[in-house]
Amino acid sequence: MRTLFKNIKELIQVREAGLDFVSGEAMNDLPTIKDAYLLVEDGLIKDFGSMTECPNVEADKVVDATGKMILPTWCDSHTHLVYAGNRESEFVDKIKGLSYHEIAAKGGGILNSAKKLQETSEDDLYEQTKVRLDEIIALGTGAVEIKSGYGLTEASELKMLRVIKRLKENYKLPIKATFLGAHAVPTEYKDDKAGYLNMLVEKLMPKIAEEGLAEFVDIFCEEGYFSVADTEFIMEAGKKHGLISKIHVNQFTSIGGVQAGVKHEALSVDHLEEMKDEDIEALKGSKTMPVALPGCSFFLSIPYTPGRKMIDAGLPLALATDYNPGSSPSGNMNFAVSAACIKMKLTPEEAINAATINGAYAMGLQGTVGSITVGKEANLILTKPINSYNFIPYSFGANQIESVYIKGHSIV
Ligand SMILES: N=CN[C@@H](CCC(=O)O)C(=O)O
Ligand SMILES: [Zn+2]
Repeated sequence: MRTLFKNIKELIQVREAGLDFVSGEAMNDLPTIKDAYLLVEDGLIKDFGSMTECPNVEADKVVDATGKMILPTWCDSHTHLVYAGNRESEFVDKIKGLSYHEIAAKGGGILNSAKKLQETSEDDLYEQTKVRLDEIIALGTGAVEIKSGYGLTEASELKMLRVIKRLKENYKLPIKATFLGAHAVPTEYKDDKAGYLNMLVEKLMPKIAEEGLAEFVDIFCEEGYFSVADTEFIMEAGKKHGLISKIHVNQFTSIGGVQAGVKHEALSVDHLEEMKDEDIEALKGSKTMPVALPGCSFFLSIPYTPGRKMIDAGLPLALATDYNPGSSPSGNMNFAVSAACIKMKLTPEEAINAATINGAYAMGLQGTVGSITVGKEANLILTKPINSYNFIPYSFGANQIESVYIKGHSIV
């Protein structure tokens, strides 16, 4: 199957193969081709260039993209897409003045979601998650990471990971699974956090590895949740089971988790709303991708990750949605890109790099998606007619997407 896109007003994020991610000043460079063509064959990007060099090939489908732009689909490297029900009532509590911690203390928060999820069947959970996955694909997401962490029992964590496995089998976009058993200490273990962590490591990790249920392991490193020592314990155990680390860290406090992540070669450190200078220093020259979650900052009214300062210090940055029922009930990457520009002072070029190539790296997918590169999957956003790509973040809350292609097939 061959599709030829012709007369593309601007083909965005064109790269040679082999680039893992961009950092510092290079984040402000977004290579494009104006008046371009793009040839897709059997789901992969086969060729692209200027319309003046458009080859005369037989195509099964020709798309005239006059006035429209094409860019790689968004790479959302941090979501909690599998959850049961929602937490609308906490939303109202929050409006009335209760903090994230106060809501958690009165039985809300992660434990509330865990209770709902434990009572939900795997089939029901799968159906609820499918709705959200379809929704984010329509919003331009073409690769996604999904975490467990609302199960908090052996059976329910496995249930979540099996839902992710079914999604991987039934969808064409790349999906990566993360084991986040250490998301909160469940009530049954409230006086025995070490016992809970041992259960995760001794009982669950071997099963997860055996069934191939996750690629990554994650932990909520935060005061009142898990310490830096707990984080190192989980990362070390994960490594023994072939799970690469990611960390929820520096959301409310900076306690040394970033340094631990770098030391253990975590693939990413995520949240980073509270960053000390030494946290920025620790990330310099490392292979660990810092990931900002502006939807969470917006929804909880907490500080935004100091993305401007981090990029100016030479770091890379990725953007993700953190789609979850408690702190970011939105999986809209277009909003994440807008908020990064408006609130974190990223340029549109930096924000688009953060949401594509750098997001792909934060999932280990830099060879598969995240740029217009020959051989990568043809996961593409075709915009509505727009004047410049700046209009995407500028027109926040609106949708500039006309079609989304996953492996060359039009989904929307
Ligand atoms: N911070 C920890 N975990 C989630 C929120 C979990 C929840 O409130 O349900 C996050 O990434 O924001
Ligand atoms: Zn999260």
